[in-house]
Amino acid sequence: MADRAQQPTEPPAVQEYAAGGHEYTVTRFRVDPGGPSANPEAVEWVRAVRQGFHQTEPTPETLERTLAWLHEDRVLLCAAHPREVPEAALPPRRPAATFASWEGTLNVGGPALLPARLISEVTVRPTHSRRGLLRTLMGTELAAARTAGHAVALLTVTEATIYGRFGFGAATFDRTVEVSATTRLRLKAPTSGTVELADPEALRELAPRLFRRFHESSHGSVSRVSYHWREYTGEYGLTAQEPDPAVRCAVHHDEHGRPDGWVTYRFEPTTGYPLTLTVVDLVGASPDVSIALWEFVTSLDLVDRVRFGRAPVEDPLAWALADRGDYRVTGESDRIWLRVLDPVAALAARSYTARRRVVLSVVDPMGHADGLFALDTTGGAPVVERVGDRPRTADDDAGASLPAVELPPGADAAMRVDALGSLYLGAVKASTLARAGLVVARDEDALRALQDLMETPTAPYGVTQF
Ligand SMILES: CC(=O)SCCNC(=O)CCNC(=O)[C@H](O)C(C)(C)COP(=O)(O)OP(=O)(O)OC[C@H]1O[C@@H](n2cnc3c(N)ncnc32)[C@H](O)[C@@H]1OP(=O)(O)O
Repeated sequence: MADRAQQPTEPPAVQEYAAGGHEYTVTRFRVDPGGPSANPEAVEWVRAVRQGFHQTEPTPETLERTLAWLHEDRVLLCAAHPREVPEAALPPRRPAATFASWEGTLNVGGPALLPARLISEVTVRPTHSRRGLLRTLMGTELAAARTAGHAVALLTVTEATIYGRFGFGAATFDRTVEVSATTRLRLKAPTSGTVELADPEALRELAPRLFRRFHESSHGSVSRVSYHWREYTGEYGLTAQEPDPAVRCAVHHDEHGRPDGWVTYRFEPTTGYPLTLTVVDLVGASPDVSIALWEFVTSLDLVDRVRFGRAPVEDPLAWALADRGDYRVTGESDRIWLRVLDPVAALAARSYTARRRVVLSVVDPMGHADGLFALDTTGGAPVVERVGDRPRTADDDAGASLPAVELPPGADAAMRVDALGSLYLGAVKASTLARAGLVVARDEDALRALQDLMETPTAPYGVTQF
């Protein structure tokens, strides 16, 4: 599976911004080689991010390692510096707002991985919040991503209430599960291949290559960055600022001895029962491999239960078990939030099993995805075109950041761009969004056509947290 060619993003390096009587200089930069001494601006940026997430000041090792991944993955950093600060305040070189973005890929269930702009490390210092700093940084960044040709932007959220107004909708979900390990996992069919304990350093080398196989075959998967391998193998945790020597690693090999998946895990310290093992990371090139890895972790002695916080919503493991009662779902959360920037490119990139034609009215207060779009799969391959502007509404004229959705003449269905983001990978049915008031359809037939089109063979699943 090939990545589509992509133009580099070139946003302005310096911008001035004024809000509520306060002035800021917004800078955009990348991290150079050479660590903290070569990157004083990035050091201040990292300190601001950690403060924004209520983490402790970075140690020299954390700074070194954070800058290393930001450099390696060519992360674009944004920082808003206050022009003037009162006496005893943090100095102007310390950003009052931070933002990071980089180029990744998303498996949209189409013939090629779709380039995507990934966004993270969004913080605004509490004493500078609600002045529009996030809106400024997000607006500039999304515009730059659209100009660079990205069809979608992705992020993970701390609070579900923030990002809808910027056009993001929850697009993938995963579950926290607990599997009983008091007896060896009883499966309806035997697994194949073997599992061997692995050297963490060797796994760090191997995992990116194996992950590629998972990424290319799992619709909903998002590319990872270099720090994931270090964190998930226990080498170093950036949040904890220390290695995790409790992490153990194992690799699955197919019947020809070729590696095709891995699990990393830690025994939770305990003074009593039940004895719990937590899976840190579990990735198989196919669902069979994942099930074999589950069989391995649940077969370990001195373990009563195994927990994992990023299991699929539609988990084949639950169905492969002889006793479904051994599998318990203890939580579900949204993972990836998706923002469609270019509906034509995004809708043309995925696959469709139904043969239908619908005209969608997309409401996007930021403009990027606004308009009427025809999606036609009646000839097989999807044909998508922008067929016109959407008539303006009272909410458009009022500049509402979450405008009401109205169905214009000629459209089969209408929605805001955040709802399109939730529909895009097939995580939710169009009828569910219609019942929630987020999709307005011309009639039942139009809603059914949209639902049939957007439905996917499996629920989207990724195992990347960023
Ligand atoms: C992708 C990630 O990195 S997720 C992590 C997000 N960061 C955090 O949670 C760290 C702690 N919080 C913060 O740093 C800040 O409060 C932020 C980043 C959430 C908001 O930054 P601000 O500069 O205050 O936001 P800004 O003033 O630009 O507000 C933009 C809009 O978002 C809304 N908004 C801002 N924060 C919140 C919130 N916590 N909940 C709901 N809405 C919010 C504002 O009301 C405003 O809405 P409007 O434009 O429709 O009127």
